Amino acid sequence: MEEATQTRGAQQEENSGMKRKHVEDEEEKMSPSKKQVLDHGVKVASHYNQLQEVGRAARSRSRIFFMRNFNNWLKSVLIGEILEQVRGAGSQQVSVLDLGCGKGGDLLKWRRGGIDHLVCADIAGVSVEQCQIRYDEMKKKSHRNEKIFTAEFITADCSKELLSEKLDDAELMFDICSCQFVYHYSFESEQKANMMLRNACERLKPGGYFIGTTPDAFELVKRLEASDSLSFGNEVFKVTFQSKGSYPLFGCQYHFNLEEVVNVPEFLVYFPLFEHMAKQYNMQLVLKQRFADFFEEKVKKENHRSLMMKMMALEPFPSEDGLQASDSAEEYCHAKEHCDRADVRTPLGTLSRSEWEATSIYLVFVFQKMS
Ligand SMILES: C[S@@+](CC[C@H](N)C(=O)[O-])C[C@H]1O[C@@H](n2cnc3c(N)ncnc32)[C@H](O)[C@@H]1O
Repeated sequence: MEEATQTRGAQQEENSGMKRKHVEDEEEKMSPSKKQVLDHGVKVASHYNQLQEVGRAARSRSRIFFMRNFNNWLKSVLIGEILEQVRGAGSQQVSVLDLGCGKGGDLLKWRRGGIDHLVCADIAGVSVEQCQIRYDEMKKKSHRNEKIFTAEFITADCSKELLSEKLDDAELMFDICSCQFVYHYSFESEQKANMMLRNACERLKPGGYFIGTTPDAFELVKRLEASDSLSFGNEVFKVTFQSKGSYPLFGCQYHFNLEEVVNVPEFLVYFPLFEHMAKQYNMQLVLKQRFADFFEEKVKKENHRSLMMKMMALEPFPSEDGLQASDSAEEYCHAKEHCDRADVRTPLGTLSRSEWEATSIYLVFVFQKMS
């Protein structure tokens, strides 16, 4: 059985290699004009397809280790709270669409949330395959009394293709669509942003939620305007625009580089426009909150705090100076004369200034479908 899974895994890896080659060959064959038309979707897909899956040990040595954990904590809190709402409204069988699922970084969150069915969709075929392998392994390793959700996996450019046509069950409706760190890729054009939004919302049940995380365009532009060049950032991330002063509603491209993880073109999402567009799908904005404010609010709750400790979402203060976890970040900085850590002022721990500068460009959004 194990051997069969391994063989399947190896075959999938081989297939992934073939697919990657295929994408590269396709790109190679194109004339320059066609290449331009064949847009960023190809770039984005091949970038994420080529990202290596690294083990826990390598991740823990990364300069953005705590930031990644912090982002995961934030997604866990968001997903957990929305699932509570869905259950509170009486939903028995919970179905979720993970739009831009990547390699399945949120699978465990859905397992913890006890959902019934998950549809994972992403433009990057290799990521979708890895996501499926992760899911199969999770299922295989689970306790036989635990009922793990069923799942289906779709490789598709969700800003161009209609997902509902690819579902196993043509009638399936979702309680939640979760779109984590993805929606901004679609703001390349109105058509794409609309298709992504349609995929997110059209199969939501009345009362269902569209949740996500995306960079805050106001914050990006503020930092760009404050910079004396076309870019800003630090040793862990860099954002580079092509010009400044004027920002088109669609196709306002910048290049985003986040150490080891992202190195692709992205697009500004002008939030009032996003909110306006969502109305055509009967979606009402329930929450739009910068990461910093979301964190400040959620960390007040004991269960979120203990999850934060478990997920190592902040770097603990060292105890050798007699400092306890309950001491403030300022005290820590004062004692260590190491003041690049004063930004996240929490008794639980801290993030480096560089990581905080990177994570604080994002916001959380929640829309709800009106009946
Ligand atoms: C930063 S990753 C986030 C992955 C995952 N949601 C998470 O939070 O870990 C962005 C993902 O969006 C996917 N993506 C970008 N454009 C897409 C599109 N047009 N259709 C589907 N997926 C897309 C990428 O392939 C990548 O997996």
